[in-house]
Order: sequence, then C-alpha cells, then structure tokens
Amino acid sequence: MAEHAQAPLLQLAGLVRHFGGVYALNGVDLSVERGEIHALIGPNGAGKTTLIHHISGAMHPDAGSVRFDGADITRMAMHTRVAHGLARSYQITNVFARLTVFDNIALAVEARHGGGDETQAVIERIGLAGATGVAAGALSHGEQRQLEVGLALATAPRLLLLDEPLAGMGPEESERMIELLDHLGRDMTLLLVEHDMDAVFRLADRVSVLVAGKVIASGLPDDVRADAEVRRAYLGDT
Ligand SMILES: Nc1ncnc2c1ncn2[C@@H]1O[C@H](COP(=O)(O)OP(=O)(O)OP(=O)(O)O)[C@@H](O)[C@H]1O
Repeated sequence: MAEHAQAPLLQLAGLVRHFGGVYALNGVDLSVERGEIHALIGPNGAGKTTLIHHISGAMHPDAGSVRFDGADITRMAMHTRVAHGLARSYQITNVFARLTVFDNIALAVEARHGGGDETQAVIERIGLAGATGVAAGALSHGEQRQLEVGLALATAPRLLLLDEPLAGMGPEESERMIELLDHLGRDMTLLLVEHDMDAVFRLADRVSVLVAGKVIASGLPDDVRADAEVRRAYLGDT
C-alpha cells in the first residue's frame, strides 16, 4: 500500500522496559529509514543491547510498539520476525566451530530452502571465498565475525541488526569489517550498535544517541556530533 511504502522500515514508539526498578528503556522513539545505515550509540548501560533485543523479538516491551515495514510486530516471536526479513548478527560467536565455512553458511541457507549457488554467493559477499573449506574454529576472530554476518545474510534480511560488529578486533580486521558493512549497506538496511566512533561516523547515514533509556538525538552524523546535549551527555566536550 502507498501508505506503507512511505513508512520507515522500522519504527519504535514509546518503548518502555524495566527490570525491577531499573528502566532500561524509558520511552524510546526511533525510526530507521529504508536503505540507510543507522548507527545507535550511547554510554555503557544506556539500554542499547536491551533495545536490540526488543527489535529482534528476544524481549517484549512493557509499553510501546515496534513496527516493521508498516506492520505491528510488537508481540511477534523472534523466528517469525526472521521470516519477515529481520535478522540479527550476534555479538557472541554462534558459528559451528567444527564445520567448514561452507557448511555453516549452507545450513543457514538450507534453513530457508536455498541452494548451493546461494551459499557460495553469501561466502563471496562476506569475503571468505578463500576459506570455504576451512573449519570455522580455525578462522581468525575477525573472520569468525564475518562468518556470523554471513549466517544472518543467509536469511535474506531486509533489516540487519548488528550488535558491536567491531568488538575485539584489531585495526586490519576492523577495516575489513567496515568495508563489508559499507558494501552490505548498498543492498539492505543496517542498524548497528557500535562503540568505535571513527567507524560510526564513516559508515552511518544517520546516527541516534541513546542515553538512560531515551533517544536524545537522531539525525545526520555531523548534526549529531555538533549537538550540544549529545556532547554533554556522551561524546565529551573537548
Ligand atoms: N536482564 C536484566 N536484568 C536486570 N537488569 C538489566 C537486564 N538487562 C539490562 N539490565 C539493565 O538495564 C540497563 C541497560 O542495559 P543494556 O545492557 O541494555 O545497556 P547497553 O547500552 O547495551 O550497555 P553496554 O554498552 O555496556 O553494553 C542497565 O542498567 C542494565 O544493568
């Protein structure tokens, strides 16, 4: 419907989630537009991981709504969201260490009835064509993170969620991952949580800042960087 074509791909409104007396999400409003690379930044404990859990469907809110492609998915289960094109790449390694790169991706592709050609295409996309027959456990840390992105890609997502894709990486590995994400961003919408500000400001079309369970700013990277409240709350006014 025309109305839906205009709607943001992902729209969060008034999301609230508390754990006892701690309000991890305290009324989050956030829109992710179709085709953009959107970065979510914020200090430790701001609620970023909790927010990703609410988008992936691992958690459900106490109040507020999650809309994906115009539909209300607030109560939808995680696996149903994946079938609708919403995938998450995990911060914690979830590859099968003893299986080869090929078999890891093939399993994920077969889970949605794909074939061998598609497996190879995903492997090429994540830059592991030279390691197809290598056991996942023998890959470097950076390559394992590339493989994790491949597992999410195998579900043919329209929105890919990435929680700290550069965590624990050296400069060369980071560079490879940034290039990979930059390429993926040309074909799909990405929402990433990341602490590496250089990477964020290089990759993101738009940036949102989460502080104490609320989005305090959302916009173009340069505008967000210049925002006085953001500087005070997070970036450090140097
Ligand atoms: N399962 C839980 N039970 C109790 N409190 C929780 C739970 N999950 C998160 N919290 C609390 O909610 C707040 C937000 O946590 P969250 O992990 O979402 O922040 P974050 O922005 O991802 O932080 P970091 O950058 O350190 O990963 C914190 O105060 C945290 O202690």
